[in-house]
Amino acid sequence: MAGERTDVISWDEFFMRIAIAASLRSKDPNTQVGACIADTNHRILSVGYNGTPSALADADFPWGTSNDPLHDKHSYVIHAEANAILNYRGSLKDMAHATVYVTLFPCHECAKTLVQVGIGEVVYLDDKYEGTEDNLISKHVLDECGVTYRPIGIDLSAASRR
Ligand SMILES: O=c1[nH]c(=O)n([C@H]2C[C@H](O)[C@@H](COP(=O)(O)O)O2)cc1CO
Ligand SMILES: [Zn+2]
Repeated sequence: MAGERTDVISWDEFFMRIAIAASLRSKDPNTQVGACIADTNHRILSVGYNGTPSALADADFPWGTSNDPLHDKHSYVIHAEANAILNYRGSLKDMAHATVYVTLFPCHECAKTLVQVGIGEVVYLDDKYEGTEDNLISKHVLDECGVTYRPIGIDLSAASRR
């Protein structure tokens, strides 16, 4: 009689893979970000990726950057973490002590929002803006507010196991 499979992926890997899948929906040509929020019972609460406000026509959106904020994507895009929170249809009380899995370390605006909604932990894949002013502020906010954060690595080649 066959025993149960033991080489299953961990919860961390499962939720991060969901975040990675969400990032694949992003139309940002430079940085695609995905976020997956899981509660303390390992239930997925919500998922999001960086994208345009839904009423803006994708085709008219300035996906480039510019010295003129009017023509810079950063002025308009909704971040993955914010979209994950905004996409949730339940009570925000459910987010208390939840973990957010993000493919990129949250910016300081997202860090504040995650704190305010009660997120307890940030798990991230990449921290490509490490050391920038925004990144340092973000970590300061998380540190001061008692939100822990840790990186994880994912062996994406494991996807070819089946
Ligand atoms: O926390 C974040 N969440 C998030 O969704 N983003 C998005 C906003 C932009 O669409 C993109 C960053 O673009 P860029 O790397 O070209 O500056 O990533 C960026 C951050 C942090 O930098
Ligand atoms: Zn952000």
